Parts: sequence; C-alpha cells; structure tokens
Amino acid sequence: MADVELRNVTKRFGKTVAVDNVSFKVYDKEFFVLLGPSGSGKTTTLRIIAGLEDPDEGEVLIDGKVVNDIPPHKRDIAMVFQNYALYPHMTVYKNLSFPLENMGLSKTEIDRRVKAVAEMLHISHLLDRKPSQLSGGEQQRVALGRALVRRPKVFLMDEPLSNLDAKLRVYMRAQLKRMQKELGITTIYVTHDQAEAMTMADRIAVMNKGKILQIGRPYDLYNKPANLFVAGFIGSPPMNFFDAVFKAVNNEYILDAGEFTLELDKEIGRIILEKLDNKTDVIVGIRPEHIDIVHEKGENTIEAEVYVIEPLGAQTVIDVKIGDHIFKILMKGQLEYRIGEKILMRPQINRIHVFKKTGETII
Ligand SMILES: Nc1ncnc2c1ncn2[C@@H]1O[C@H](COP(=O)(O)OP(=O)(O)OP(=O)(O)O)[C@@H](O)[C@H]1O
Repeated sequence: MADVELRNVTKRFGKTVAVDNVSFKVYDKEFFVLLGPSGSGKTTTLRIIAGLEDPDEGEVLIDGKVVNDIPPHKRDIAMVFQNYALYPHMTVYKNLSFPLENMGLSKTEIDRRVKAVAEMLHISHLLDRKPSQLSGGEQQRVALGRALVRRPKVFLMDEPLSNLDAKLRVYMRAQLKRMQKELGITTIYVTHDQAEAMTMADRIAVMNKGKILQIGRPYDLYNKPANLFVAGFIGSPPMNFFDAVFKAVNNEYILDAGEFTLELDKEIGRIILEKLDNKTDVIVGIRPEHIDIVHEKGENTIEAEVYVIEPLGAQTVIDVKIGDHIFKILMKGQLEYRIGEKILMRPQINRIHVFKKTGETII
C-alpha cells in the first residue's frame, strides 16, 4: 500500500522556478503520468519525490507521512532513469540480483524473483551476458528489471522507454502497463510523449513551466481540455486552431474567422455569450477527426484546397488550405486526393472547442 502526495511544492534553481506550487495525490496502485514539454519541471518533480532534490517549499507525503527529511534510500522507492547505468562488469543475472543481496532474502528467493522478472521482460535468454553484449533495448529492459525485482512501494520512471526503437517502444508500453497492474505498485512515470501518456496512464498530470495545468484520465483530458495548452498538447495529429470573432445577433450565434463563418447551435452560443463577458475575440479548436469532407454546399461547409496528403495506412490525414490557414482532417480509410483539388469540409459544430484569448476553455 502506498500513496504519494505533493502539497504546494516549489523548487527554484537561481531565478528559474522549476516546480511552481505543485500539488497532486497519486493513489495506491495507480499509474500516474507527468506529461509536459522539455523543461516543464517533470524530472525535478520526480527527483523531489525520490528525495534527490529538496523542495524549497511544500511537503512530500508517502502513505500520509511527510518524508521531506527522510533520505532517498529509506523511502522504499525504485527509480528508473532515461540513462540507465548497468554495472558493466556484471552479467545480466548479477545486475538483477545485486539490488536484492542486501535485503536479507534467501538465495532461492533471489533466484526466483530474478527469473520471474526476466521472463516478464523477455530477457531470460540474456542472463549470462554482460551489458556490452546487449542492444540498447535489451539494456533498457535489464534496467527496468533491476527496479522491478525489488518490489518497492513506489516506482519512479523518467522516460524509461526513450532509447528504444519505435516498434520496441510500443511493445514495451503495453508490457510495462500490464506489469504495473500485475505487481500493483504505485507508479509515477515521466514523459514528453503524449501518445505514451495516453496509452499507459490511469491519470495524467499535464505540466508546463513548472505548473500543473490539468489532471485527469486520458479521455477526460482529450475530450475536455481545461485550456488551450492541454488541447494542443494532447492528440495526434494535433487539434486545429483558428482565431475568430464571436457574434450574437438576433438569437443567432456566429464564429467569424474572416475567411469563413460558422453558425453555432443556440444552446452552445448562449453558453459562450454568457462566459465571454462582453469580449468577442476567441480561439476556436477542432480536432482533425471532427471535420468531415462533404460533397454538397450547406450549413457550415467551407471551401478548401488540398495542400498535401499523409497516408497512415488505415487512416489518411488530408491537409487543406483555407486562406493562409492549414487544417488537418483525419479520415478513415485510404483516400486519394490531388494536390490543389478543391474540396468542401464541414467541422462537426458540436465538437468544437472555444477558448478565451487568455487560453482558458469556454466550451
Ligand atoms: N540542477 C539544475 N540547475 C539549474 N537549473 C535546473 C536544474 N535542474 C533543472 N533545471 C531547470 O529547471 C527547469 C525544469 O527542468 P526539468 O528537468 O525538471 O524539466 P523536464 O520537464 O524534466 O524536462 P526534460 O523533458 O527536458 O527532461 C528547466 O528550466 C531546467 O533548465
């Protein structure tokens, strides 16, 4: 049993506020992901939990007890870093068994644990080799194994899959997620890769500039981003954005983007009107999968020109140009369009997101 909580944690390096008044609670057995761009404070947050950095302000709690003054090795935490350092002179077996040797376990128990973890990670056939005889991906799995054998209260993982090739990374994501659920060990995982976060997390905390911008389950963040940053960071291809002026005339509600206008459903229009407090400039977002290509002009259809086609296999991304704007449209199937071809697109009007100029979500 282990939950981890940060209460108003701040960490400064000179003038840089690396972690800015961060609070969150990770529940027992949860897979919690810290997601954000480079420099957003993820690693520093993880190092504070591990006890490798002292916060300037705030408290870290494990199982409800403040651990600020408890040294790293007494926190019962295992950390896997991006740059895994294996002992080069030891075999894989020894690398895996070494962390267990001072734990007072019998030789049989150590052997059992090493073999079980090796099997889980598909590295049983490598146990007699030295790290230099392993590929990068194999080394990364040994490093993970070394953390897993200990069965600590909490796993802290900092981009542990970053050195793997794309195929192995996708494979390891699923393995790691499954393993975390089987072992039931509370895990805090750092990544800048939104797909990794979406596929692995029970909950995600999105960080930017040292602050937590939103915490939620993957689909909560995807469907109801709290602000422009989260909306743009989660989803691939990313959400399309454009500036517009919101107009309410005679019980009709329009988004005027200059090159085109969109008529909103009255219910949505009224909500926007209420939340905007007399301002009219907004940023509109629409996900690529929420734009249709249609064949007849009608309400909310927009003329566009095909700019480029990106085949993905089961889906096709069609980049279209409207004035100076490029929109990405994600369609099912293998579609063929010519560059320069004129098409009609129609945003699914009830799926649009509207943000204040400050970035705050209106709807
Ligand atoms: N030891 C340090 N000394 C000075 N500044 C630091 C130190 N460690 C981190 N920083 C700064 O704190 C900020 C947050 O860094 P941190 O490594 O936590 O970000 P991150 O989100 O993990 O980034 P990345 O994904 O690139 O690892 C950055 O501006 C970084 O330059």
